[in-house]
Amino acid sequence: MTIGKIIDGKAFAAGLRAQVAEGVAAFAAQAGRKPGLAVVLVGEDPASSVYVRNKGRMTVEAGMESFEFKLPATIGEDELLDLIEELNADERIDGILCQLPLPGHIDEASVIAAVSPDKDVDGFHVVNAGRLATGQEALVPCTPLGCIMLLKDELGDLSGLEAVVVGRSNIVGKPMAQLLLAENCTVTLAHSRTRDIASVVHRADIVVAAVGRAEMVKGEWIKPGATVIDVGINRVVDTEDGKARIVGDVATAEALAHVRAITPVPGGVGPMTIAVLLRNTLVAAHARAGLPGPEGL
Ligand SMILES: NC(=O)C1=CN([C@@H]2O[C@H](COP(=O)(O)OP(=O)(O)OC[C@H]3O[C@@H](n4cnc5c(N)ncnc54)[C@H](OP(=O)(O)O)[C@@H]3O)[C@@H](O)[C@H]2O)C=CC1
Ligand SMILES: Nc1nc(=O)c2c([nH]1)NC[C@@H]1CN(c3ccc(C(=O)N[C@@H](CCC(=O)O)C(=O)O)cc3)C=[N+]21
Ligand SMILES: [Mg+2]
Repeated sequence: MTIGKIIDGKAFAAGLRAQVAEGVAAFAAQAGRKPGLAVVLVGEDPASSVYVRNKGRMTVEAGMESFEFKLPATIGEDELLDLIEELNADERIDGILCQLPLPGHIDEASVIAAVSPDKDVDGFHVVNAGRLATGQEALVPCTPLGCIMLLKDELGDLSGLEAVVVGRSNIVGKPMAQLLLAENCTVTLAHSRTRDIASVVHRADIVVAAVGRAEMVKGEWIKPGATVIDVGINRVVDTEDGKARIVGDVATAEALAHVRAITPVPGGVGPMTIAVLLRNTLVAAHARAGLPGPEGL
C-alpha cells in the first residue's frame, strides 16, 4: 500500500511571507509608509492569544506595523464599535482583524459590519462576501484562500475536479466553496444535516474538512488518490501521555493510506492563514494608496 504525501503548509507559508516582505519593502519605498495591521482581541481565550501573538510577530517580521488591542471580556459592544470606527479613520492602518469568537453579549455580525470593507483583511464583511460570490475583486477570507494556494501548488489546474467541503460556516466553508467554484470545480457543501456523509465525501477528488470535530472524517471515506485539506483545529488530551495537543478534523493516520496528499495539523492550513492575512494587508494597503495590486501575490 502506498502512503500519501504530507503537504508542508508551514514551509509554503514561510515562502509566502518572504514574498510579502519583498512586496512590503516595495510598497514602503513608493508610499513612504509601512502597511499597518490592527488586531483586536476581546477576552482571554488562550488559543486566540497564541494566534494573536504569532500574527503580531509575523507582521513585524514582514516589515509591517502591528497594532494590538487587548480588551477585557466585559467590554460593551458600543465601546468595541467605537474602537473600530477609530481604526477605520486611522490612516496608518490598512487592515483590521477582530478575533472571533466574541463574548456572547456582543453581536458578531454588527462588529463585522462596522469594519470598513477596504480594511476588512478577514474578508468577512458582506460587501466582500458579495463581491467574491459575484466574481468581483474582493478581500478574500484568509483560510480558504490559503487552502486554494496549497491545492493549486499540489494539483495545478483544479478545473473539473469534484470538491466536497465539509462545513458551511461564513468564515470557512462558504467562501471555500466560492473559491473552488471560481477554479471550475464541481462543488458540494456538506454539513450537519447531510445524509450519508461518508459516501458524499467518497465522491471527492478534493476534500476540505472545516467542521471543528476531532478526526471526524475517517480514512475509508476518502476516495483513493484524493487530496485532503484539513482546516480543523481541535484541542484534545492525548489518552497515552495525558498531554494537551491539537488535531484536525480528519483521522490523518488512517487517511494517509488513501490520499494522494493531505495537510497535517499542526503545520498545514494554520500557518497559511496568517501568511494570507499579511498578503491581504499588503493588498489592502496598495488599494488604499491607489497603487496597482502587489505583483505576483
Ligand atoms: N486553520 C485555521 O486557520 C482555521 C481553523 N479553523 C477551524 O476550522 C474548524 C471549523 O471552523 P468554523 O467553520 O469556524 O466552524 P463552525 O462551528 O462555524 O462551523 C462548523 C460547520 O461544521 C458543520 N458540522 C458540525 N458537525 C458536523 C457533523 N457531525 N457532520 C457534518 N458537518 C458538521 C456545521 O454544520 P451546520 O451548519 O449544519 O451546523 C457547520 O457548518 C474549527 O476546528 C476551527 O477551529 C477555523 C478558522 C481558521
Ligand atoms: N477574525 C478572525 N480571523 C481568523 O482568521 C481567525 C479568527 N478570527 N478566530 C480563530 C481562527 C483560527 N485561526 C487560526 C490562525 C492560525 C493558526 C495557526 O497558526 N496554527 C498553527 C499552530 C497551531 C497551534 O499550535 O496552536 C498550525 O496549525 O500549525 C490556527 C488557527 C484564525 N482564526
Ligand atoms: Mg457573540
